[in-house]
Amino acid sequence: MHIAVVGLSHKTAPVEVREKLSIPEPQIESATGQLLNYPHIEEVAILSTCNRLEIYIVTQETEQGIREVTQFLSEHSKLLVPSLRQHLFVLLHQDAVMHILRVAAGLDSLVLGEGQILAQVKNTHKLGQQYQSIKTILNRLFKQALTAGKRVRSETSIGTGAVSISSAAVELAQMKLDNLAACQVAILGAGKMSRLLVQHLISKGTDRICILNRSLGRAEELAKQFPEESIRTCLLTEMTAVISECDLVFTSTSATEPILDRAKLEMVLEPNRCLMLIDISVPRNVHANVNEMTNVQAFNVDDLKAVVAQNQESRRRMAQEAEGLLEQEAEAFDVWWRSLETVTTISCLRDKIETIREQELEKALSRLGSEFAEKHQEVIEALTRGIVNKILHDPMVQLRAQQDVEARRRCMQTLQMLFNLDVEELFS
Ligand SMILES: NC(=O)c1ccc[n+]([C@@H]2O[C@H](COP(=O)([O-])OP(=O)(O)OC[C@H]3O[C@@H](n4cnc5c(N)ncnc54)[C@H](OP(=O)(O)O)[C@@H]3O)[C@@H](O)[C@H]2O)c1
Repeated sequence: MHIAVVGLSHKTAPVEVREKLSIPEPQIESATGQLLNYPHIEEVAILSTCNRLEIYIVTQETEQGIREVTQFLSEHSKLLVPSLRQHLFVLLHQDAVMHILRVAAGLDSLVLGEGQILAQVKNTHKLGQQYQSIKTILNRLFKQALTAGKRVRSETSIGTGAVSISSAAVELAQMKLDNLAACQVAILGAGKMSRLLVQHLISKGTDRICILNRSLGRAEELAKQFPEESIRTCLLTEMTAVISECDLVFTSTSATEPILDRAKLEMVLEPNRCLMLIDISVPRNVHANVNEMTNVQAFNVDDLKAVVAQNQESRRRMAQEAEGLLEQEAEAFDVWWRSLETVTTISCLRDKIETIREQELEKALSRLGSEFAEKHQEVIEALTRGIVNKILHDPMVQLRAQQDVEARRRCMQTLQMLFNLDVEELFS
């Protein structure tokens, strides 16, 4: 068995491509079902966030498994394999293991060390279990990744500073505008990222905020979390009227199509009114045609790289602290993985000995005849089981405890040869 990951991220693909590949949560069940229908995919987990889409698989045949995932991605995104391939990365076994540990730790994030990714990895694990696409190997891998992510945040300084895409978006606004605190701001969406936007805007002194959402209740709930501020709330349908009075608009909804475009803005914007749009959604909420408007400055998640580059050096130093810890977690996974190698040999040996025991017992009992009491039969049965278990105990323990990979392989080969075992290899 092999682990592989095929994916793309903010490092390999622009937002225009990432949004085509994004798999919203309601589609995860059917996507995992489709992937498991391919002949070489044994286990699968899909991690889909604004910055990445990664498909982790367990496969007997790496090359075929990767080809099947690529095929799936091409069908899902309607991009032809050659144009898709230039954005994809493929990592195998140890590299795939180290990658998910780094992702969970926030070390592969656009905003290094951001906290949301750990919850997203946890959700991938939960959905994989719920849809039974994650079995023994990916279950263990994702547990190890979650442990790594938690340890990095509690044992190193990488998690300090409450950084997120939302905080970077607010930093960008501050960099680009003369006086952020005085701006009239609208936030489209009232979910997790919008809450962080409100929090960071308030910390910058902004007090003219309006939250707009598809359902008013959620916008009101969010506003209530900041009782010191007088935050307005509106329905998304009132968007154009609200925007006409704004200097800055953040968009962070899970809509899969743009909700704001040139035509809508032209209807409400006065000719000389300047507007800044910062869209942190993937798929994007703001249509690219707004860039054709001279009085509108529009940014998306990829534009946050400029802000992030500023504090990247200090965070990179912090990340080095975390790498050592991730090595330990990768090592722990490797020890577990190696121990799996012995499973097939051990169960094959047990099966063979158990068959011999049952056959010999049956012969002996039939010779003893029917007058031999049931109670005596039970004693003999227990005696044979006891002897088999005691004989097998030491070799099993020794085999599992052997840390040296080559020495363990030699032991398994010797066992297979001496007992003439027909082992179907789990690993190759
Ligand atoms: N979570 C992250 O770490 C993260 C990081 C960077 C960027 N993002 C991106 O930011 C966006 C929001 O993420 P989130 O984590 O804040 O999501 P969330 O907590 O699930 O909230 C989703 C928001 O989107 C609204 N919404 C959903 N479907 C909609 C539709 N068809 N039209 C209009 N509004 C709709 C919801 O409105 P209702 O309340 O009415 O359902 C809710 O306000 C996503 O595009 C995501 O990719 C997320």
